Parts: sequence; structure tokens; C-alpha cells
Amino acid sequence: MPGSPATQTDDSGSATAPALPLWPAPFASHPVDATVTVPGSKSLTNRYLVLAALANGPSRLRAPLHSRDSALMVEALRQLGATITEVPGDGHYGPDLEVTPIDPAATASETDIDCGLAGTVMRFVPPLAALRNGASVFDGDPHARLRPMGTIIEALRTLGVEVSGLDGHTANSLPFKVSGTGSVRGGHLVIDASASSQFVSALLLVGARFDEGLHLEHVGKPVPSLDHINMTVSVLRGVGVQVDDSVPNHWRVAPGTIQAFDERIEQDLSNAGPFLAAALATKGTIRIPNWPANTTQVGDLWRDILATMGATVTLDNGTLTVTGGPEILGADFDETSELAPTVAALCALATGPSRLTGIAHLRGHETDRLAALVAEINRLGGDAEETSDGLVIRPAALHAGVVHSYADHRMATAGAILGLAVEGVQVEDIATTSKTMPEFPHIWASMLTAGAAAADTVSMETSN
Ligand SMILES: O=C(O)C1=C[C@@H](OP(=O)(O)O)[C@@H](O)[C@H](O)C1
Ligand SMILES: C=C(OP(=O)(O)O)C(=O)O
Repeated sequence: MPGSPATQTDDSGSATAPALPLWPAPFASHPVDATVTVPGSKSLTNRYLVLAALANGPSRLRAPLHSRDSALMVEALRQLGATITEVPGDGHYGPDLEVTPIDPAATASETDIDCGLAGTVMRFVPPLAALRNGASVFDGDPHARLRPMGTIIEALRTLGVEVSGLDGHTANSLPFKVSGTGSVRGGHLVIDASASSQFVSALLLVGARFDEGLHLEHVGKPVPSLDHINMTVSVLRGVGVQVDDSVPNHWRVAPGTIQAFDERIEQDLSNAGPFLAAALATKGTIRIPNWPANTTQVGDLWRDILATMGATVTLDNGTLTVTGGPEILGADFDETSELAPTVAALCALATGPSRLTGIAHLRGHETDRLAALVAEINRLGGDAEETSDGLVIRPAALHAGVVHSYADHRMATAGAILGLAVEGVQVEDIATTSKTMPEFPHIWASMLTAGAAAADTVSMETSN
């Protein structure tokens, strides 16, 4: 069911805001040769922030992400009563965060929560607001009102929490008001999480604080992005919460205490993707130190994906090294989740056809990513097509042009990848990368300078 890129363009403001600046994507006249360190994981940072706000004492996040999505989460939790303070740390991309949890006994006045375009904020925070004794009004960017929310809203109502629509909206999407009474009974809850794994993660994160805990059951088409649910379960166990996920589509969270913690956040392996892709796009080499030996991040899949596309990939002493092959090989990939826009950009540069499957739910991401990727790849002369659950991308000679970003950080970085290999690409609104990586243009430029300066490696870590 092909989407409409025109509609999406309007939703994000791209087509109606021609004034958005165009970024001349650097064309790589030589193979990249650089060592790159990227900021902290969005998914881990925002999970740990939520858990710190619910914990039994003060917690510390070391080397967390500092970006729009994490700032929105910090502000949302402050609105709900948590105290969050920046303290000096040893991360390359900003201070650590100390969090004093929300006092569950405090009575609270009505508060506004801005979700921006952050799925983690719009899905993870409403269940937390349900535990508060007071009302919380949720809204976000214009496109956020189009992202799937009905499952969370219905789940809260089934749990006995009052959720009402605002501005004439029916409350199956933003904006809405959650009227908490200070406790949620919990118990067995059946949801359809086929539109987003974040529905499951959101409820699991708070489940231990429900009076009876939570037995969450998914019924419907398969839940996407299962790696992200496994991350939630692993993070919960790490803070002392008992989770039983031994039966597929059932998660049982025992009622109990969330232990305060001191946790170092891994770098964002999904956001490492565009840099690793640069090795393939320029037939160069990218090294990423501190690649975790064991991780629940979906970005660990880069090691398989990039090897399948013809790169040489080694993980040695914690450094991932990717060297592009003589050509980028087309390939078939299932379930690439949030990696898909980066994979699609590489497929558009490949010498053979590719098929991406299992990503229908990307239509509900920051923009309709399937429609947007087809529109932007084809705008540069590519040959991409939507399928019911993904994309087919065939080889074609690409030419200069503008890549629209649709307020989507991963569309912007996909445009940057294409620009490495195709002279004259301009990316609209590169600043939209601030959703998860405000440093992107800087690190990207440093990567190319490192390659130009010398064959030896230059780290482009920024200081605090
Ligand atoms: O829980 C998370 O941190 C995320 C889950 C995934 O959402 P979907 O299941 O909606 O794809 C992923 O795409 C998103 O970027 C982050
Ligand atoms: C889908 C994404 O984000 P969100 O957390 O807003 O859903 C993403 O970062 O690719």
C-alpha cells in the first residue's frame, strides 16, 4: 500500500516551508579513513531516565545522550516531579545526569508535556503520568499528532486511568490529557502492539510500580523491533525488576522496587550506522572504538548487514573496523527497524537489487519513511519502489539534487550518505539530526577531513 510522500512532506512542513536551509552534502573525493566516536544511545538514555524517575533513590547516568529527544524526556520527567541535574562526567559529548526520583506521595497540579517528535517520550511517559496524582496534558510537533498512540491510550483506559481528548481530538492520538490518581492496579492487560514495540516497552517500564504488577499480552500481527523490547527487559532486570518473557507475546513484570543505579550509557550504534556506511560509499575505512562486546542495541546488526553488502568487518579489542569493498552489493534484509533508512541509502548506491522486508511500521515513524525514501531516492534518479511491508531498490545512476528530510533525522543522514558518492546533493534541514545527534554535521565534516589529512587515523571526539 504505497504512501503519499506529498502528504508526508506537508505534515513535516518540508513542502510548505521552502525556507528550510539546504546543506551541501560533502562529496568524498577520496576514501574516508577515520576513527569515530558517536554520542550515547537514545533508546538506553531515555529508558534509564524513566527508570531513574521511578527508582527508590538518586541515580546517575554516565555519558548519556544530549539531544532533542533526551532533552524532551528530561523536561517531561521534571514536569512530573523528578529533579534532574547535569554534573561533570568523562563522556565526550556532554555532562552526566543525576536524577532524584518523583515523590509518589506528592500532590501535583496540571502540567504540560511536550513530546516533540520523540516516540520514546510520547509512548513511555503517559503510563508514568498515570501513576501521578494529577493531570498531565501531552502534545508534540505537528507530525507527532499523526504517529500511532491509540494502543497506549486504550491500555491506560483499560487499566482504569482517565484519558481524554483535547482540541476536539478523539484521544486516539496526541493531544490528550492523562488524569492520574496516584496508583494503578495493573494485572492482565491485552494490547495490539503491531504498530510499535514502544507500546510494549512503555508499559513494561512502569509495570513494577503497578499494585499487582503487569501481565502484558500482545494479540495481533507480529510486534516489530523486538530488539528494543529485549533491551527494555534487560535494562529492567539490571535495576532489580523481575520480568518473565519466556512465553512469546507475554511479559510478566512482578510488582516491586526499581533500584537506583549508576549506569554508563553505550554509544548509539544505530547512529554509528551513517559513519560506517561512509566506509562503503567511499571504499574507505571507519573505526569505532568502544563497540560493546554484548549489547541489546539493534545497531549491532551493522556487523552482519555491512559484511553482506561487501564490506570487510572486524571487531578487535573493542574496535569495530569496517572497510568498504570494490562495490556495494545489493541484498535482501528483513526487520532492519530504525536502521532501514541508512540501509536504503546504501542499497541506492549498490550494483545489484535489494529488498527490505518486515518494515511496514516505518510508515508510523518520524515520517512515512517508506514513502519518503522512495520519493527522495527516485528524485536523485534512483529506482526505488514501495511494497506492502518494505522497499525494493534497484541499481540506477544517481545525479545531483535536493534530498528532503521530512523532519526525520534518519532521512537527513541518508541524504548525507548519498551525497558522499553523488556530487551535488543538498540535504534540506540537516539540523533535524539534533533529534538524536546534534553533533552530526560536525562529526561528518571531521570524518572527511581526517581522510583528507592523512592516511593515519584522527579521532574526532569533541570535548564537553
Ligand atoms: O524503544 C525504542 O527506543 C525504539 C523502538 C523502535 O520503535 P518502533 O517499534 O516503533 O520501530 C525504534 O524504531 C525507535 O527508534 C526506538
Ligand atoms: C523511529 C525512531 O524514533 P522514535 O524514538 O521517535 O520512534 C528513530 O529514531 O528511528
